[in-house]
Amino acid sequence: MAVYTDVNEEELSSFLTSYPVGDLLSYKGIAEGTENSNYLLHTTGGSFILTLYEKRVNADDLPFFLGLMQHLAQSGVECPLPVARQDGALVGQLAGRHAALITFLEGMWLRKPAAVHCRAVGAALANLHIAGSSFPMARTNSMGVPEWHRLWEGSREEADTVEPGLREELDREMSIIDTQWPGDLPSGIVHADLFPDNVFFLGDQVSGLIDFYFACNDAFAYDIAICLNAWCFEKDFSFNLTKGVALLAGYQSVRPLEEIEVEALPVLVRGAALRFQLSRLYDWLNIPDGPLVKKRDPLEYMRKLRAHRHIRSAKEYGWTPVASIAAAS
Ligand SMILES: Nc1ncnc2c1ncn2[C@@H]1O[C@H](COP(=O)(O)OP(=O)(O)OP(=O)(O)O)[C@@H](O)[C@H]1O
Ligand SMILES: N[C@@H](CCO)C(=O)O
Repeated sequence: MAVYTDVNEEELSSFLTSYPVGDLLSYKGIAEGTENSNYLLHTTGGSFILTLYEKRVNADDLPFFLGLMQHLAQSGVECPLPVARQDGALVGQLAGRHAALITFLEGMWLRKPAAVHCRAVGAALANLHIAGSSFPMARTNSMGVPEWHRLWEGSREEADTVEPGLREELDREMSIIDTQWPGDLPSGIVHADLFPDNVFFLGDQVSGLIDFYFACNDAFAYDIAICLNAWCFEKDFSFNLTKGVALLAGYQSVRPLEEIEVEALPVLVRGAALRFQLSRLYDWLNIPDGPLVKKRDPLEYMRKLRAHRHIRSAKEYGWTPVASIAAAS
C-alpha cells in the first residue's frame, strides 16, 4: 500500500476550502501505487483523487504533469482532469507535501488483460502520442539511460544478494544498451509507465489512462516497448505473440510505425525491461520496508529481459506492416 503521508480530517477539510468541490464527506487511503500517497475523497461536489507527491516527484515538474493531463483531457484522451483551486493554481500544499486534486475516473484495471485489451491499449497509446504533439511544454526523461546508470551504481554492490550472478549479468546488459541504444527516433510526449494498473477499462473499452508522473519527451517506440513488456507476458514469463500482434496492430491503426522504429524495436524492448528491472532492484535494496509500502518483485523484469535476448526482429514481437494488417481484416 502506498500511503507514505498521513492526512488528518481537519487539515484535509481546511485544504479543500481552496477548491470548488464542496465539503468533505469521507476519505480513505488507496492501497495501490508505489510512488505517491493517494486518497479517494467523496465531497458534496463529487468524487476525487487526492495525490500527495512524494520524494521521486520533482515539484518543478508538477506544472508539466498536471498541464499535460489537462491538455490531453481537453484533446479527447480519456484521463483525469486536475481540479483548479479558486485562485487558479493546480498545486496546493498539504501535510508538508505538494498536493493536487484530480477527477475520479470510472472503470477498473485488468489483472489479466486479453488480446482485445492489448489492442485497445495500443490504440489509446497512439492517440496519446498524437494528442501530445500540440502540448507546448517539454520534459526530459528523468528515467532515461543516464538514470539507469545511477540506479545501477546504487544497486550493483548488493545485486548478488538478490540472485547470485545478477551483478555480472546486469553489467553486460548495461554495456549492450550503452552501445546499441538508438537516437533520432520519432519522438514527442510519451506516458513512459503505461502498465495495466494505469489503464482503466469499462468492459473491453479503455475508460481512462492515469498516472502521468513519468510522462516526458522521448521516442514513441520506447513507449510501445514499455507496453509490450507490461502487457504481453504470461505468468511463466513467455511472450504472448497474440497479445503483441494485437497491441501493435491497435497502435498502428492510429499511427503506423516508421521503418526506423520497427528496426529499433528489439533493443527498445530490451532497454525498457532493463529500466524497470533497475528501478525495482534499486527500490528493493534501498527503500526501507514498512507496513504501508509495497515493493515490487525485483526479478520479474530480469526474467523478461532474459526472454528478450532471443529476439532479433520486431516481427517476433508481433509487428506486421500496416498493408498486411489491412489485407487480413
Ligand atoms: N483519476 C483516478 N480515478 C480513479 N482512481 C484513481 C485515479 N487516479 C488514481 N486512482 C487510483 O489510485 C491508485 C494509485 O494511483 P497511481 O497509479 O497514480 O499511483 P502511484 O503511486 O503514482 O503509482 P504507480 O506505482 O503506478 O506509479 C490507482 O491504482 C487507482 O486505483
Ligand atoms: N510501473 C512501475 C512502477 C512505477 O510506476 C513498475 O511496475 O515497476
